[in-house]
Amino acid sequence: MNACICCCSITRPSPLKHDPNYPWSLPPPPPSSNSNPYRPNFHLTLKNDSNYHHHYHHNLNISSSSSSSARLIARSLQQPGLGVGVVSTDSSSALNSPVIDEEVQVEVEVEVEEVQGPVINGVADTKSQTPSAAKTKKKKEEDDDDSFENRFKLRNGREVFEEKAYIVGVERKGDIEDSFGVEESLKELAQLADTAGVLVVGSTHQKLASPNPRTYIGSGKVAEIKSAIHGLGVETVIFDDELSAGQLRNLEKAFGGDVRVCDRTALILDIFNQRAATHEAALQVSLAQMEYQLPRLTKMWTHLERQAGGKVKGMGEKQIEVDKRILRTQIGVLKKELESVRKHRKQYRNRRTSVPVPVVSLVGYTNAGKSTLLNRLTGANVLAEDRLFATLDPTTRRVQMKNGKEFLLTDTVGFIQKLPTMLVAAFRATLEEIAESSLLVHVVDISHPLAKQQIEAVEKVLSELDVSSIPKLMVWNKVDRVSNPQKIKLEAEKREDVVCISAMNGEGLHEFCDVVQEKLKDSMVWVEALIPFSKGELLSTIHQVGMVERTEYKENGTLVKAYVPLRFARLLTPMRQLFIS
Ligand SMILES: Nc1nc2c(ncn2[C@@H]2O[C@H](COP(=O)(O)OP(=O)(O)OP(=O)(O)O)[C@@H](O)[C@H]2O)c(=O)[nH]1
Ligand SMILES: [Mg+2]
Repeated sequence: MNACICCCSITRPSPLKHDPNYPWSLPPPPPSSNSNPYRPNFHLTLKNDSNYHHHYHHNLNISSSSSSSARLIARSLQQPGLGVGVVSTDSSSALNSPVIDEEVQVEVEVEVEEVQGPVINGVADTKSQTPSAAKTKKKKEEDDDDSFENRFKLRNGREVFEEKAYIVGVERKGDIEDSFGVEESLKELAQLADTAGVLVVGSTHQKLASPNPRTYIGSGKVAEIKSAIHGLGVETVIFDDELSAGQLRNLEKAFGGDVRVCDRTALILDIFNQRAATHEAALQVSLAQMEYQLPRLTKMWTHLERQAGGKVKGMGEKQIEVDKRILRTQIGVLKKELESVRKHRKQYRNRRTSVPVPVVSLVGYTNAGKSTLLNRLTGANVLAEDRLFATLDPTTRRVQMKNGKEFLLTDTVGFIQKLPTMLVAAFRATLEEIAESSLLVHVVDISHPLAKQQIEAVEKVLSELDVSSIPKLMVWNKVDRVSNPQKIKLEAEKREDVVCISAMNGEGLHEFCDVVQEKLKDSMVWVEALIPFSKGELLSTIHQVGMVERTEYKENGTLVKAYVPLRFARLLTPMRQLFIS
């Protein structure tokens, strides 16, 4: 049976499962919880051998006492897709019945048999052994167990099993669009794998005129990978491009055994799934996962046909249709729920923007240093780390400058090349918030060898977001890391709208704030207004959010000449009229 195609741990119960423990609406976070409130406390690792089952129970014992959850997850491990299994009406009722699943029974056997002797493929080895052979075997097992134990790593405060992965890329002949190049793209894939908690032990790539419709890569390459992965003890093969359901299935069949195949999209979705920290992000990721899964819903019911000895031919086909319908309904429910969450956020945003402080949004490639910059300027405590996709949710903080001016700074989710379309769609609403900002700051990791390509990838996503009318400023971050900072700074000076900074050591941040102020002025309007003395608070707001050029005290009030945000200018309209008349 096909195991879950994605690597790593299952971190959140799927909303697809009709489990009373995990109702549709994810519960609100407990007030004092500092871990992800939308995740159950247990987490699992995926593998089909007996060791896994052993650790699987071990993990569950640590943090979950719910045997029904265990069974639920055991079942979900059997589903193809991202650990987000579809439970049909039949199987959901099976979950509630006392009958233990086939898979769980195996695990129980393993646990019992482990006390008596070694277990091979879940069946107790009853052959008699000489004492020395038994000793050697025991020693080997202890070693294996040791190395197995070593592969449990702490990630984001959670223990996950570090699977061994092999990564595969394809370079298209004559492909000029893919400016990243296959080797660089594979390097990034390895980084993504690392973020997801997977250990990359080897990689390969192939130049192709067009992908093979059956296996994506050529048959010779399939054979080469097969022998490499079996030698390395690889559990997962990750492809750098999105694969079809058929390709995934054919490749798994070709590699044989327990090897799972997944693609870049599944990996990115898995990272997002691990990192979603708010209700909205969790919903967005679930939606993207379901949309990824929908066209890949195949084969999972063929085992029923096998069990029935082929008597009910076509049963699998019917079930797929049922599952697809359930999945579509669930996608609809999820979309509605997201809509209501967004409505709330919008109301909150409207309240916030009633104070006309200009909003500056940080955008850029993942790992460019956006959160580090936000933290540095605002004293916020947003997670910033050398991993891809550290931030999924927008965070807004107030930046107060020494001259008394202030603006709001928003950190956003990072971009990446080959960003899965369903993720762009799912995060569109979050990103659309940036459409309401007065300035976009494009943060670039200038120390990255592919900085130019990353800039292009970001500009491509931005062009899809309809933000062309918003003024932009580019910052070249991490200048402390480049080999020739002087050269970079000279190059930046030659160009308009580029500021060199180091969010890490603070270099260039004063200049950055000054340029932000200047840029914000461009989006403001010029007003001359007489503010009555009774409206002192209005005067201080003008100083706070606008650029005051002149003030004069008159008989009836203070005459102010300033640039102010458009929305604020509207508020001043009566006073402007007063002055003009
Ligand atoms: N040397 C150096 N490292 C930096 C600088 N700015 C950020 N970093 C490091 O770069 C890594 C990524 O920083 P983040 O702030 O998390 O990047 P991000 O753009 O928010 O990334 P995502 O949230 O994944 O999109 C972290 O390890 C930072 O410490 C800098 O100016 N110099
Ligand atoms: Mg970040």
